[in-house]
Amino acid sequence: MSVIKTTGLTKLYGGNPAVSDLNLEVEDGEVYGFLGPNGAGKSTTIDMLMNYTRPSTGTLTVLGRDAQQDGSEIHARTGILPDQFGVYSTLTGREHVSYILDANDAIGDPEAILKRVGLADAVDQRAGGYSKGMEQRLGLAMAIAGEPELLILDEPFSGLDPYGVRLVREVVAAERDRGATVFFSSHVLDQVERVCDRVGLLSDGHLIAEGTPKELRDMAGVRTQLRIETNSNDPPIQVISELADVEDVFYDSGRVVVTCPRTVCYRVLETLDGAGVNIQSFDIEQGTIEDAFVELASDS
Ligand SMILES: Nc1ncnc2c1ncn2[C@@H]1O[C@H](COP(=O)(O)OP(=O)(O)OP(=O)(O)O)[C@@H](O)[C@H]1O
Repeated sequence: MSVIKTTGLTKLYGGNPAVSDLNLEVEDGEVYGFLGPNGAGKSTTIDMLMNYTRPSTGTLTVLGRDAQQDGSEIHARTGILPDQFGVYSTLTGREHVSYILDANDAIGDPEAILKRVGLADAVDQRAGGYSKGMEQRLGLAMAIAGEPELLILDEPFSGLDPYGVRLVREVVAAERDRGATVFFSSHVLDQVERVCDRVGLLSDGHLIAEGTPKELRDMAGVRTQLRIETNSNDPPIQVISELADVEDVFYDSGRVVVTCPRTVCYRVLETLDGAGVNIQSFDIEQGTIEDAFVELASDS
């Protein structure tokens, strides 16, 4: 079942399209990354999904319901981290989460939920004293409170340090594992590929490409290269080329260069080491979603 489905979705502001003819289908249980640079139309799309703004033309359903007519039911079944998330400065973290649980008639332990987002030490602190990153974590806690069927997260990585970024990825993965569907937007492209099942690339309001991170990298022709420095004169190139998923391998003046998915790099190194090759150093140059985006956006 499609949890989110848009057909010909278009939003004009003053005659200018913020979103153009968007056809999107997000399936039950998947993590979908909605990616694009500033001004691409991500927040406008999310605003239409949540019925904060109406489409100019096109249709959209969320959780099988009409986004405009069944807005309250959709809101009750969806956890939302909005783009402009603001805290109530006089309320504590616990009170924020309790409010969401009460509003949705849901059961949950605010303390446990806040702990999951790294706010265990700030449960009873007033949110007015939270840092920007803590506010963002609180927003995530409010989104996941009550185990909603769908999570819509607008820029969940914004304002977070690397530890916070990792934590968001872990929370998203855990939510998917419990069966939720996750739709999130981001312009920080390299953060998303580890957690998304599928991504859609939005540019100037148009969906320019869609697929798994690997499909997009392949579509754009970006590759990961593992470069190994060795003083062996005759490394077992043939053996490496026969490893599953290795696309290309060559040896040139003390350097073995292997084109393969990042997940295979360790196996390549292990195989060379097992064959007695002296590995002096190595580096991995990974083709990223960002490379794919730049490539695909320039083609569109
Ligand atoms: N209320 C509005 N009135 C007029 N134009 C708007 C309005 N909201 C958005 N826009 C325009 O629509 C386009 C898409 O904006 P949107 O905020 O959806 O992009 P975004 O991809 O979410 O960007 P960001 O990553 O910066 O949040 C932009 O050109 C923006 O200026």
